[in-house]
Formats: sequence, C-alpha cells, structure tokens
Amino acid sequence: MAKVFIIMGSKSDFPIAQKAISVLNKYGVAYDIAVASAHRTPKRVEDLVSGSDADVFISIAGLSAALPGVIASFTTKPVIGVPASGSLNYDALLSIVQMPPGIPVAAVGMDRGDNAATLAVEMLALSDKGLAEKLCEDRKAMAAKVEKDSAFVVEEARKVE
Ligand SMILES: Nc1c(C(=O)O)ncn1[C@@H]1O[C@H](COP(=O)(O)O)[C@@H](O)[C@H]1O
Repeated sequence: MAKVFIIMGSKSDFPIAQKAISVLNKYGVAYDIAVASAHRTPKRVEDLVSGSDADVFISIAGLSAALPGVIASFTTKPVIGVPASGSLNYDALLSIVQMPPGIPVAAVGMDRGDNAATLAVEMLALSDKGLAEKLCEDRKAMAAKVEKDSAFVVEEARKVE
C-alpha cells in the first residue's frame, strides 16, 4: 500500500520526482507516481486523488502550478507542493504558496523534491516509531558531518598564507 503519492504536472518534472523517490527509497516508504495536470487533464487529477489511499501527496508543478492546490481541493490529507523552476523566477513558488484559507499546501523550495519527501517521511513518522528513529539517526549523522567539515576548514584555514 503506497504511503505517498507523487503527482507531477508533466513528464518534464521527472528529474525533481527522482530526488523525492531517492529519499523515499532510503526510508523504505512505498509510493505511487503519476503524471496528471490540473490544466490539461483535470478529471484525471480528481480520479487519481479520489482513488488513492496514500497518506501524503507530493505534487510537482512549474509555471502557473495549479496542480498542488487542486489536489488539495480533492483531499484532506497533507499536500506538499514542489515548485519547478520555470521561465519566470518565482511563478510556481508563489502559485503554490498562495492558497486560499482552508485549503493549505505545504510548499518546499524550488525543485526540492528531496525536501518534499523528507517532510512526507516526517509526517508519516508521527505514527511510525521506526521511521521516527531513523530520522533521528540521520539528523545525528548530519550533525556529525557538520562538525567534521568544520574541523576540516579550521585545519585548511591554518594553511592559508
Ligand atoms: N503546472 C502545471 C500543470 C498544472 O498545474 O496543472 N500542468 C502542467 N504544469 C507544468 O507545466 C510545465 C511545463 O510542462 P511541459 O514540459 O509538459 O510543457 C511543467 O513544469 C508542469 O509541471
């Protein structure tokens, strides 16, 4: 049973989806994936969302990026929107972030499929102790790497004349 459903507006968004898949695979979280567009195939979006039992939706969209908000209109499950970098600078980001009250979408940064997946895992970890523990371990590993990197730059700085 898929826990996360990744829906992207176009096949051209797939590289961003791959970043999300990589994180979900790392945590062993099952996912479904599909291309559907609120602009081009609105009925397909409704059918996919209504027919899904996923706990969290990740929606990737560029340009006017209606898709995450439209997905949110068909479900009360959390929807995480990933703005795809497009022809204008912040068009997709602003579309995703500016939802009307009552139908929120959690926006992550431009092209940040990885963060969308990590946020989805954090949501699932609220009711999954194993996932919560794995997230804690990874935070500790991240902190250890920062300390190691810091020691490295201190050492390298000493060598600068
Ligand atoms: N934002 C949306 C929606 C939507 O929101 O329904 N449908 C497609 N798109 C976006 O259009 C961009 C260009 O799509 P094409 O590459 O297919 O022309 C993609 O980033 C897609 O997410």
